[in-house]
Amino acid sequence: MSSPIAESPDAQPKPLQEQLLLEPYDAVVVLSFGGPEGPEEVMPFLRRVTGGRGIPDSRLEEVAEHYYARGGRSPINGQTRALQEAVRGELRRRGYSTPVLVANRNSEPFLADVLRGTHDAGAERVLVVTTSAYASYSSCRQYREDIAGALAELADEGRTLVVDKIRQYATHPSFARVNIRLVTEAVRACGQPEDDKLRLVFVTHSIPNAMDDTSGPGDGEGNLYDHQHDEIAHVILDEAGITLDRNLSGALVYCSRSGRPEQPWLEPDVNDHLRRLAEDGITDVVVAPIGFVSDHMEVVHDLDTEAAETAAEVGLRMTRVPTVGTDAEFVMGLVDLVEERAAQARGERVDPIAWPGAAMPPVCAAGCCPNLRTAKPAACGKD
Ligand SMILES: CC1=C(CCC(=O)O)c2cc3nc(cc4[nH]c(cc5[nH]c(cc1n2)c(C)c5CCC(=O)O)c(CCC(=O)O)c4C)C(CCC(=O)O)=C3C
Ligand SMILES: [Fe+2]
Repeated sequence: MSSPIAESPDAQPKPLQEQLLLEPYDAVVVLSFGGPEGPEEVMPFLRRVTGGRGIPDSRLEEVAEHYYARGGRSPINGQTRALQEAVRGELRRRGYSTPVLVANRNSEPFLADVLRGTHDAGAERVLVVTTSAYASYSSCRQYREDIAGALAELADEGRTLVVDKIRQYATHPSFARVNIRLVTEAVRACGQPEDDKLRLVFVTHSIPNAMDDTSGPGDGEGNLYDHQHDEIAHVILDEAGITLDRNLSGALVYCSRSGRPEQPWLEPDVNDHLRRLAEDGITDVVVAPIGFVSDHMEVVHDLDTEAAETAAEVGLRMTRVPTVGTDAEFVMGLVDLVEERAAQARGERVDPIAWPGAAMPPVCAAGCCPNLRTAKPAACGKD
């Protein structure tokens, strides 16, 4: 060895893996809803989703047909893997070599198996990024219950892991900014109808009214699910209007209601809303699925198929806005939140940025977005 640097052990460049840690996390897990990947997986998937929730069989059979019509395969798992790749790519660009894995609530790979695998590889502390942005039992606490359930299963095997999650990101500015850009581009491309002939239609997943009423920290006013969507819809209208120098109007509506007919869910349904707009003389709609992060079954069936049919039937021209998917700015926002959560876990001071609205806490308040049917343990919270 002739280089003096190489002769001093301390001066040896460290292998990449030692240099670039996302302390204290040993792995990042992208946790998604999951979906079937073949016809034989459809019914087991649907039973898992609705287990003990009183969803009528007729509704399950109807939803199964949406999947069978597409070869029994949901696009969601491919989209979750694409997000995994994108998050991994962005972490690598920032110099981290931390592994990025995928797990699902309702289809393989299940979270307990993924955590077992990463624990076998030496991981002790893991950070979860979920594929849902908003407050509510379905979009937040239920994932925290999944984490607690997986940790309990591993504890029975004598394994100890700590799992944290990033804060819900509906109020992280990157999420609103990307949606503003996508809607602005869609309005620009939709053929320039007069402002009073055009409506923006913001769509999210309906949930039971009782679930919305209790969404958010227990000391808040509830209805945080609806409220966060409403705020995003408003900033999109304002910002797209300013950029395009137009007077845009729109409304927040819902898709994919299920449950018993007598149980109230958030309304209006997107199809009813489109019919009403046509009656009011509207000619063009721009439909923005702001409630979803990728073009999964709810989007390709409930919007691109059903709502598109309704629009055609009543003579509305419909443009569907893409979901955030793996948009680079969205992914950078997620990785900003990964770095933010790691800094918090290290005890560093951080000022969480938020727009529109307030930052969601990385550790949920006790009783936040409660499970209204059964009390179940939930991780990443104060209860
Ligand atoms: C708030 C919310 C999100 C957004 C947040 C998040 O993304 O997590 C979401 C996402 C999704 N929902 C999905 C699918 C389904 N949701 C169902 C049923 C339900 N969803 C609910 C709420 C939500 N759901 C609720 C309150 C129910 C009633 C039963 C229950 O209380 O659990 C059912 C049962 C059949 C039916 O009745 O429709 C299915 C098949 C898929 C996968 C799509 C694919 O395969 O590509 C995704 C991403
Ligand atoms: Fe759902």
